[in-house]
Amino acid sequence: MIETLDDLDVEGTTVGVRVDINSPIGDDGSLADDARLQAHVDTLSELLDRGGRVAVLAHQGRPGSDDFTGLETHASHLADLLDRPVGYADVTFSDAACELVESLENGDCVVLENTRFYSEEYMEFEPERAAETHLVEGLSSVLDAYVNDAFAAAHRSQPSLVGFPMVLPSYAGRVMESELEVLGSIEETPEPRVYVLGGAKVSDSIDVAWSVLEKDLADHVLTAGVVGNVFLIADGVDLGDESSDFIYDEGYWDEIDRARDLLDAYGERIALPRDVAIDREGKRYELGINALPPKNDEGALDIGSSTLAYYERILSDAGTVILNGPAGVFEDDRFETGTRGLYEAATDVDTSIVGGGDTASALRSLGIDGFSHVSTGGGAALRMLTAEPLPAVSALEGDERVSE
Ligand SMILES: Nc1ncnc2c1ncn2[C@@H]1O[C@H](COP(=O)(O)OP(=O)(O)O)[C@@H](O)[C@H]1O
Ligand SMILES: O=C(OP(=O)(O)O)[C@H](O)COP(=O)(O)O
Repeated sequence: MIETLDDLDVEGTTVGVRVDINSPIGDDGSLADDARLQAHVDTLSELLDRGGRVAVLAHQGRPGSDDFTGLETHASHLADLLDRPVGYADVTFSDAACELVESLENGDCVVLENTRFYSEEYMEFEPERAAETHLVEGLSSVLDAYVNDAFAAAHRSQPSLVGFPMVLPSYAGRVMESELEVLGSIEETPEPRVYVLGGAKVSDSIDVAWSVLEKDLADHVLTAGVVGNVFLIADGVDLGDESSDFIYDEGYWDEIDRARDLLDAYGERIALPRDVAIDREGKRYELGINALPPKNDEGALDIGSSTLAYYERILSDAGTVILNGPAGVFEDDRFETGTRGLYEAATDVDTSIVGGGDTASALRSLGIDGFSHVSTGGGAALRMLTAEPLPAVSALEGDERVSE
């Protein structure tokens, strides 16, 4: 069983809190979106208000990517959100980092440097081995307890996510707790249940579709975005070179066969786009499936309005809708229509659950709210929807973990 903050005697305890504040970074190095920081405010405030001494652990970006930055900006933004001083250390588990953690007083908070600045943190380990990494060995010597609130990274078996529960009493933070509660009990939500699978994570979405159709969790699966394009090709539609090349270049060509198998097995419950929107001479232009391929091979960048109307009709009878991924290239005003329409229709459904980092950011930029639950996780939420165990969650509940 996973213990929560309710089980932790916080006062005077030095707690390592793993959060996921991995955020889009602007060209000037600023945070382009602070939603993931906001999500952790409850957990951090609660620990600090209850007299905890908090050392925050987090990653930002991946080695080699433009958003692979330090966490100083995150620390100063957290100070604003928490409305209290938040320190920053440019190290994570060195002697200097440990001394700083040891010097914390009740109610103090420090953000340690990006865990992925250390090569071991970008590897996947079994929890017992993760506990022997430099990061976990070094830092656990100055911590009394570990809290994992990083649901969005819980599908990674990296040291700061799975190692600490082997050596410290460990607890789920409030974000982790609520994500597990909602995404772990999908089968109890009202029926009919509709899954909307859009975006660009094609293989993950096909995994989800297989799983929920096989287990009879889904009454309908609506496809959109790149996922919808792959299903159209699997169904024999010629989308033209631009869309086909995109799918090939992204490495999703093999997924077309899997999509075809899925259509053969469960086609009556899978809805495909009836029209798509393309960029013709700088304007949005809609084409019915029968009019494809586009004459200039323009890419299919959104679902069209008759698809939207078709999907809205299905949603109007739904008891639960689970959405992952945008319906089109929402970053471009001309191709946000499908995402906006679909997600607005979803807010009228009794229970509406949204997963996906890009999806959540699309909703904020489009100003759409009113969902029952918006997950902080993309890959982690998808993995939970297939009922696959998340390594960081297993580490929190595993037999090997240390109890108080
Ligand atoms: N038809 C399309 N063609 C190309 N890209 C698309 C299309 N539809 C959606 N996208 C892109 O998919 C990306 C988001 O997908 P994904 O990462 O799967 O979402 P999430 O993080 O919410 O799971 C967006 O950047 C969007 O522009
Ligand atoms: O942003 C994240 O996941 P997501 O892109 O699935 O939402 C998490 O911070 C995990 O990051 P990673 O996919 O680089 O391990």
